[in-house]
Amino acid sequence: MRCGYFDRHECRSCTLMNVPYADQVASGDDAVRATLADRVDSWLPSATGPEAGFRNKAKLVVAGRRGAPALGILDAGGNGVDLTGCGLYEPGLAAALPTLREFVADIGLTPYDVPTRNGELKNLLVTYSPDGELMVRFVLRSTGQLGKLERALPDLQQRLPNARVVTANLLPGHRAVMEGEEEIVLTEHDTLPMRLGTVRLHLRPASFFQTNTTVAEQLYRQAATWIGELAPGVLLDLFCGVGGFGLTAAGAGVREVFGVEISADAVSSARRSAAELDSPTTTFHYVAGDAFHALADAPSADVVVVNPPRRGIGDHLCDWLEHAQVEHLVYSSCNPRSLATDLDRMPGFVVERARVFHMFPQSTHHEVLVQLARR
Ligand SMILES: C[S@@+](CC[C@H](N)C(=O)[O-])C[C@H]1O[C@@H](n2cnc3c(N)ncnc32)[C@H](O)[C@@H]1O
Repeated sequence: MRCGYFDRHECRSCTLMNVPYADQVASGDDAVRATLADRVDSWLPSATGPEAGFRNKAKLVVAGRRGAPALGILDAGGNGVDLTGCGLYEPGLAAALPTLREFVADIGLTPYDVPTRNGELKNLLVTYSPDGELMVRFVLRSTGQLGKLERALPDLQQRLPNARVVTANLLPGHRAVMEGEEEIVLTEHDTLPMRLGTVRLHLRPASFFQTNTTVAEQLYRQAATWIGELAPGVLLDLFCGVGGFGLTAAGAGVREVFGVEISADAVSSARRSAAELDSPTTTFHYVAGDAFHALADAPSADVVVVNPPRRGIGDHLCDWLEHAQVEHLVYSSCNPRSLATDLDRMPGFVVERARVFHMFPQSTHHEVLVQLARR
């Protein structure tokens, strides 16, 4: 893939830009296998997707000036670099970005200026669903221009009729994060349904969602196949987010899914998606809480699936799994290093098979799914 922003040194985020995709896949597979050497013997062929146009979410810093915003990143000098033409975005998402930039300019939202700490609009976070709908989140410094945004909502919906969810997120102060805690939903709908295979995952504004819809679908399907072969009665889905693993596995004959997730919003999404799923033989229980502490209330499970943040599941949870009556574990990791450390903390389990998912083309990041069984 070629990228003008990369070639002009305006954005160097994609560290593997200009490397042929087949070489990226081969070197990524080698790197993951080397990190997990001595722990995994059996690798399935890796899962791939498109090398461009795969990202379902744009996280754009807003810079420039009132009437002439730039949506993208800040350069070393703190100036805005407009990246609305980034080739990683899904085509429907890419198509919406110039319209959003025009909207911001026309209604006169003032971009936040980092050096002087003036202005209101800090970031734009936009998610695109497989059904072609959008969630658009305006990250504001304060409520100073919220009224302006509220009044312009019909105009935005006319320009982008597929904008199903529009919100204002408040990020006061000067912090190196993309969003704040408070979310004000401006539209009738507050969830963006993400249809993946047999499930519709109701995404709420602040919830995590896998970056690459095409590869995420393959990931959930693979996990469901492995889980289905084990024919478990009870599946424990830890770090379940909006429920992708457990809900997909329901189709593979699981009787009961027990999900744990720290975000209460994600849990209410998972409950809603479960209620909509036509799966009369499976019951679902989703609990908001820390996976490390909620285990006390969890039923004993035949299979546990974990999909933690980059830091992995850590000492405490590895120790619990090592000593619980769990026979099978499915671990989905976006960080092979922390996965390797966690595997070493559970010597009672052996990895039966593994598969790399190329979720993040043009980068050296990869998702890995491993299936473990008690020795
Ligand atoms: C990599 S995401 C996976 C989410 C989900 N499995 C999916 O496929 O979309 C990790 C999830 O762990 C949640 N999380 C982070 N720390 C947690 C904790 N201590 N206990 C429970 N969930 C946590 C995050 O909110 C996030 O939804």
